Amino acid sequence: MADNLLTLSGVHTLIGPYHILQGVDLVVPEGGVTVLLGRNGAGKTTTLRTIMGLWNASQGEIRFDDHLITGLDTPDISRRGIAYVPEDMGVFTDLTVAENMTLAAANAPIDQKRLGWIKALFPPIGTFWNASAGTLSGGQKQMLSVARAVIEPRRLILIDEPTKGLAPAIIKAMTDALRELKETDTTILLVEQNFAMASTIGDTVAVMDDGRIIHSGVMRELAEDDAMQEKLMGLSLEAHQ
Ligand SMILES: Nc1ncnc2c1ncn2[C@@H]1O[C@H](COP(=O)(O)OP(=O)(O)OP(=O)(O)O)[C@@H](O)[C@H]1O
Repeated sequence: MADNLLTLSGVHTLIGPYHILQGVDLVVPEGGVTVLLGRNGAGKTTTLRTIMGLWNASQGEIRFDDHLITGLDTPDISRRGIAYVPEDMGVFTDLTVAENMTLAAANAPIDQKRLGWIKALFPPIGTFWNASAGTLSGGQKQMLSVARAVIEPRRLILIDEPTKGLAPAIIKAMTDALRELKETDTTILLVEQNFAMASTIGDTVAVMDDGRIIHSGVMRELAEDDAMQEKLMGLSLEAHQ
């Protein structure tokens, strides 16, 4: 197994009076896909937002590439090579696809070679380049949101439920694109409720419940272990089938 690119140790996050993350221990090995599973409200989104510095950890440590990033602000964390695709996708629906992509790039002009690669990865980006992003379908918006996140090379991309509400054909296209992304040097931490999809793409898996990681290991082992799945399904994955 590769070295860990990201490590959370004993991370606690409070949102107002609510103690949401209660000591999260999570490792994301470099170069693969780690899937974060768990029922609604388990704390998956809060974990991603805490990594990005959108919520501050009140306790614990987050290390990225062996540097402590706990307490850094979000732009600084982003500059270190972490991108975040939130569940609401963060697409500007009043702007064109081209404008959405241009705004996502820290350095102008956009690298044309990389843009060509992105258009091959997500064909609707090229097809609808001059269209308003508001006219895209849900799946196309989701592709745009991931495309924006990788407009420049990233070490790590955090993606919150990219297949939510999408038709099977679009889920397959998204899965294929994420698989290809992984083949470049991008490590992926993926929140996913669709276990069938998650098990085809995940290398490692962590399951959350009540603000803690209750299981972590190799995805293939979980996918092949019906008893373990049943134990965790009952606890945390019941809503994911
Ligand atoms: N801004 C907020 N204010 C108050 N409570 C919040 C806020 N954001 C999240 N929570 C609470 O934190 C808990 C964890 O939410 P979180 O969104 O991290 O869960 P999740 O595992 O991502 O679930 P989902 O799949 O529903 O997105 C939930 O109980 C939620 O109600």
